[in-house]
Amino acid sequence: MASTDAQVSCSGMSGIWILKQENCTVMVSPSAFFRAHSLEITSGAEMAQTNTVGFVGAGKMATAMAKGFIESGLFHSSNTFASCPANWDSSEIQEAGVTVYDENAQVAEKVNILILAVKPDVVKEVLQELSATIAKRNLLVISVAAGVAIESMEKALEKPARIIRVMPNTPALYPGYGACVFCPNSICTSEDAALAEKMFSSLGFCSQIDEKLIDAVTGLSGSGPAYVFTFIEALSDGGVKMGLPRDLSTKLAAQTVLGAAKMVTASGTHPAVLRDAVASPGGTTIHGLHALEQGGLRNAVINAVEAATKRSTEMGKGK
Ligand SMILES: NC(=O)C1=CN([C@@H]2O[C@H](COP(=O)(O)OP(=O)(O)OC[C@H]3O[C@@H](n4cnc5c(N)ncnc54)[C@H](O)[C@@H]3O)[C@@H](O)[C@H]2O)C=CC1
Ligand SMILES: O=C(O)[C@@H]1CCC=N1
Repeated sequence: MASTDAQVSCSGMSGIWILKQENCTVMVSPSAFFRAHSLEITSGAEMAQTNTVGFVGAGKMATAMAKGFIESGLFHSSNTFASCPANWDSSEIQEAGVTVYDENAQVAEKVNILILAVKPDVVKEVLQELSATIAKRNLLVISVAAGVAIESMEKALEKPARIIRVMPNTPALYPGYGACVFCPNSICTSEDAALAEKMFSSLGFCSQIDEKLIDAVTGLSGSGPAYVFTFIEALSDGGVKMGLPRDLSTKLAAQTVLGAAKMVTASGTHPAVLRDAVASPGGTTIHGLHALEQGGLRNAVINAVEAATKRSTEMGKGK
């Protein structure tokens, strides 16, 4: 059984886990499962107890990550903190169980992992503000800011620090559905990289990449949820135009995108092959596909990724 495809119902590291996959149900002890799949037994439970995480910025991306980390069991809400100016609304992240402070230093003093989740143009100011605390407490700094290069973050600090640049996306709100890449700086240890992998894998797909690829990732999966929401809305509009009620149309559109994505990820088959399997000769789908080609859908999507990638690169140059 492939462990990645199995549904695991479990509670903690004790007792028996029930693994289900299609026609097969297996009961194993957690330690036997971890040994059989060469996994570290310390994964979630120990991390939740030993690590404290703080978000500087309590907006959309911080909230998505915080909810995802807590929901996946990787961090206890009691070990999860955030800061943002008092006049900003932080009710959503607080509802997830995160304690929010007005001062960034209050968070930096409490945690061992500091995630910068402020807008890109605020990153330098925050690093300068927290520079002494980051050095004194040897914090692992993780930035999710689009277009902010590791080198510029290193320059903003008085002393060298372990920095990891990450590009997540908002579906991380639902563990398993996020898409994320990370690049550690040169002084990060292999343990730091392993920690980042563990954290962001708990939210979904996660891969370590070379920093030179991160602008393209930003243009694809960082911004990508917005393109897909637009597609879902358009699909739903099409249904409404053809007489479906809005609610039904949106549910069908979203589930169709979810199901098609599942087919790509689960089968590893090229999307063009899967598309061909839907299109019967002379049937409905090929007529629909022809209309999409006439509308330039693929051209528009490629242009969107290119434009967002270029914008991420420009932001890195301070434009
Ligand atoms: N929203 C998205 O889909 C994604 C966003 N990102 C990155 O995440 C970062 C945050 O973006 P969002 O969450 O969308 O923005 P947002 O506007 O929702 O959140 C920004 C937060 O920063 C806080 N803030 C402003 N000045 C501050 C300061 N001096 N100290 C502490 N907190 C301060 C605000 O109160 C707010 O809570 C950005 O750098 C963005 O590039 C990355 C991937 C996806
Ligand atoms: O639009 C933005 O700048 C951010 C970065 C990636 C997604 N949203």
